[in-house]
Amino acid sequence: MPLPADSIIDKAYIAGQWRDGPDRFAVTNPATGEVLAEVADLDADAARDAVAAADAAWPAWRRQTAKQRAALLRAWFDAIMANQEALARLMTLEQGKPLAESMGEVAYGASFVEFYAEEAKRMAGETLPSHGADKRVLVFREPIGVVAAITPWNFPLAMITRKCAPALAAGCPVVIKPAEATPLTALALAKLAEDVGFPAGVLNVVTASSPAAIGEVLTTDPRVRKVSFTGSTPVGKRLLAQCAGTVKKASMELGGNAPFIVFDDADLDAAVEGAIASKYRNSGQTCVCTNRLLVQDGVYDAFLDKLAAKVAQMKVGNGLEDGVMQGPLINRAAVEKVQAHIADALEKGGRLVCGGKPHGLGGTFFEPTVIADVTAEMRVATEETFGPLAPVFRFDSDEEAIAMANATEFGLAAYFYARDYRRIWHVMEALEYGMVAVNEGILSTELAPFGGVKESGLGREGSHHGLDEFTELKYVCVGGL
Ligand SMILES: NC(=O)C1=CN([C@@H]2O[C@H](COP(=O)(O)OP(=O)(O)OC[C@H]3O[C@@H](n4cnc5c(N)ncnc54)[C@H](O)[C@@H]3O)[C@@H](O)[C@H]2O)C=CC1
Ligand SMILES: O=C(O)[C@H](O)CS(=O)(=O)O
Repeated sequence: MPLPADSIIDKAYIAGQWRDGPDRFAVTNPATGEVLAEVADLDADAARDAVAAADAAWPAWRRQTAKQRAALLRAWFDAIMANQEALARLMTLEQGKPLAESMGEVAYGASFVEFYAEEAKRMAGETLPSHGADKRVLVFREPIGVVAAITPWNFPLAMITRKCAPALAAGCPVVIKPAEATPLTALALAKLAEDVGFPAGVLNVVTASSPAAIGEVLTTDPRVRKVSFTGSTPVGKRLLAQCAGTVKKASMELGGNAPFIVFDDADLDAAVEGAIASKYRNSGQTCVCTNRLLVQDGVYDAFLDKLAAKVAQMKVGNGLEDGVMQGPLINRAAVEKVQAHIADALEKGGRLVCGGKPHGLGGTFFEPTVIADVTAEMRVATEETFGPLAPVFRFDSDEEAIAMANATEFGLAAYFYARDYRRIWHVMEALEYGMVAVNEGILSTELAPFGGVKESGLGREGSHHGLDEFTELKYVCVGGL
């Protein structure tokens, strides 16, 4: 089932109906500033309608067998992959990332649908040894209920499927609130779900220009049993507080401050390749992007020279153009944050190695930047840049590197390059992060539990752990036997 020719759908999707709102809001192409569409701008009443539709659909959806839910998820996966190019083009138009990255994200996002189509059939309960000869202990794993998924603009498709696929597999209906900057991909996903036959109300998309009113409904309506959020830590804390009133189960995928440690026994060429992949993917706009590079004294200059040479070659431009490796940042605020971090670092003694200013293309294009001689007094040491800036710190001992890496309230992803196996085991165990990559720059896969510790979040997405986030255990004691 092909998407509409331009793949642009501008209405919200509630109870199996495409719905307009009292107003509309513009979705623009960050590379050109052109308006791509005017999308339905829904309010709190519409959000309550979506919750009601999901709640009404839940009994029948949970009664579907695991194989029936698995078959629909598999069909959704097939439809997504059959429309990979159309979805990728739409994603590049509304988010800006290079087309090759968008193609990769569609496949990555679809992999969660494929994986949980399989996991749906493995949602098992158990019997446990009983506490009496006349008793039996049964444990049922049951769907938690209506799920609200609030997702960010930087991965407009994968952050939706990474939440909705396990929720749907477990037997939960979902209400999705996509980012106002990137609703078009979410609506295209809903169209494909409708096309393959998901029942009305099982999957709903509420589009809105001002998220707070929608979020208030999704975090306080008692019919919503689970909130799954991906976005900034400040917003996550606000949503978590709002969930407290009805004791909702919550998953939080929040901000990061990833260290990328290069030890003196590292393969420097591999480390540079990994640093480029980890730092500049999506123009530095991912939560697992390297935020700080920590390089041991003995290899500092050699690594810096190799890194700068590669960064200087990166082509900046419209993501639809061949060979572009860096698209525009999402908005002016993102550009201003990168500029503020650069200015602060240079004022405090940092040394500009390459880039350092908005790109000559104008708009929100920015030069991929490397700054050397960075120190702990600079904002980049403690704040997430979320842009194409690589600040390079130096360190002397392994213990100093570990202390620097852990000196943050965040704990999402960490990376390091080394070859001595004793050093690898020691560092891997000492880093306080939910995810650690050793001699790798990209760690994301549907097969592993993705998530953070400390103020980077709660819960995990991906792997069999991701299904648990959308289930509850019911203990049944059968007596009098
Ligand atoms: N840990 C992870 O997997 C990820 C974390 N992030 C973090 O998010 C930030 C950048 O992404 P943004 O989209 O700008 O984050 P954001 O937190 O501003 O927005 C994320 C989503 O929350 C919604 N939102 C904002 N305020 C809300 C409210 N009061 N009630 C309900 N919904 C609300 C937005 O509309 C959007 O859909 C960075 O800090 C980044 O590290 C982004 C993506 C993934
Ligand atoms: O939102 C993000 O930054 C993603 O979680 C990163 S990844 O999963 O695509 O690596």
